[in-house]
Amino acid sequence: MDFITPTKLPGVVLVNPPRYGDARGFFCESWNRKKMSDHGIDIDFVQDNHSVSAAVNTVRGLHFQSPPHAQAKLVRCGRGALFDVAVDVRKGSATFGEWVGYELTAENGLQLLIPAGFLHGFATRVPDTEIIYKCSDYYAPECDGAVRFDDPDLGIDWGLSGSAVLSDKDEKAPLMCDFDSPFTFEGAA
Ligand SMILES: Cc1cn([C@H]2C[C@H](O)[C@@H](COP(=O)(O)OP(=O)(O)O[C@H]3O[C@@H](C)C(=O)[C@@H](O)[C@H]3O)O2)c(=O)[nH]c1=O
Repeated sequence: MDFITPTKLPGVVLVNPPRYGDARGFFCESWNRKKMSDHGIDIDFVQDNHSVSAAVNTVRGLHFQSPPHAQAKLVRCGRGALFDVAVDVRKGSATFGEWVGYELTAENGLQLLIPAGFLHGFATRVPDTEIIYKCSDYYAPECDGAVRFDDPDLGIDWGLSGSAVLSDKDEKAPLMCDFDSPFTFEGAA
């Protein structure tokens, strides 16, 4: 797979950083700003997040931060395996409401780049899964928002093997039909 692979959602790309294996294991540059910039992706990441989900079928999402604290995210799996999802919610976008999802595992080392203007969420495939992601703006709880992960209008196939394990916040998240997206196609970073 190439270093950068576009998806059907413009701006959402899969990143496949090379791994150099030897007798000890492997080495990988999980983030190299210049290399990304050479591929036309120039993002000033300012915060790294790391969470662990104990149970399989834990779903975190679908989340966003509104402008002026919208976040692009570069997501990878540190341990275990997860299914990572991006949904275009930029009003006026030709792909508004469409989603992509990819299996990111500790083993495959793949990363998903999700620009501002997209919802983000993931489901864990195995217990004790770690996610690590870079964010282009700081946490701003007043701008924090969510949409139901199982919204029928989105129709995301999460591939769950049982009931989703959710936070209280995600249980109460609104449906797309009640969600007034703060993002526009032109305004999205
Ligand atoms: C996201 C975040 C949360 N927190 C705190 C708030 C709360 O007490 C605790 C847990 O927060 P949450 O329940 O929002 O965590 P979580 O459900 O893991 O939220 C995350 O989900 C994924 C899908 C994303 O894309 C992230 O941007 C973020 O929304 O951590 C921070 O201090 N900084 C942060 O950047």
